[in-house]
Amino acid sequence: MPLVRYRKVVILGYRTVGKTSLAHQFVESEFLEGYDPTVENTYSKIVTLGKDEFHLHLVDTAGQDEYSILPYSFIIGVHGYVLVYSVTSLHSFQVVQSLYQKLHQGHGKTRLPVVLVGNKADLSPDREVHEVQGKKLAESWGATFMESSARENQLTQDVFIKVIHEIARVENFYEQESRCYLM
Ligand SMILES: Nc1nc2c(ncn2[C@@H]2O[C@H](COP(=O)(O)OP(=O)(O)OP(=O)(O)O)[C@@H](O)[C@H]2O)c(=O)[nH]1
Repeated sequence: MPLVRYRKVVILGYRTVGKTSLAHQFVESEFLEGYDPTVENTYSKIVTLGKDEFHLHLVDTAGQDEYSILPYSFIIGVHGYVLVYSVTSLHSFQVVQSLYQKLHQGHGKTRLPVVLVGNKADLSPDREVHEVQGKKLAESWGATFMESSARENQLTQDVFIKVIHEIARVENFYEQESRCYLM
């Protein structure tokens, strides 16, 4: 029987960027048209990748801004992060940078398993953030980047599959590093 690995992933970003919509598309396969501000919500889904099974526990958080103080529960026991901005909001792109800095500090400046997501790609004509800006930012963090649309179900599954891969990638990086020290 395959081992089911537990992965806790926190979804963070500014208000109304589509955090809930992405999580809801991933778990329930539907798009929520209305807007209901999130306080905090959790989702669970079993994801099978090849021979491996993962119990993905998603924490959908309230919208944060650059002044938010992140609670310990967003740091301790968390395996990975999905940081979301909206391609139609430069401000949300700035907020995501401030959130990353806080997470990085909180984790003792170690490498973080992060997927940076530019959501609302269906609203491309109203763009305030170009794709290349998202790519460059993710590169500077050593993270994965993608643009998505929760509305059009574009890459919503991939976002959460990618974060599982990112967690494994960062774990392998540290395993290899500790082997080097032992040699
Ligand atoms: N066009 C478009 N609208 C979207 C998309 N994703 C979310 N929305 C809309 O944007 C609004 C906010 O979506 P939410 O998913 O509630 O955003 P959130 O980031 O969870 O918001 P907070 O709870 O305030 O943090 C809603 O009206 C959604 O229908 C998208 O990909 N494209």
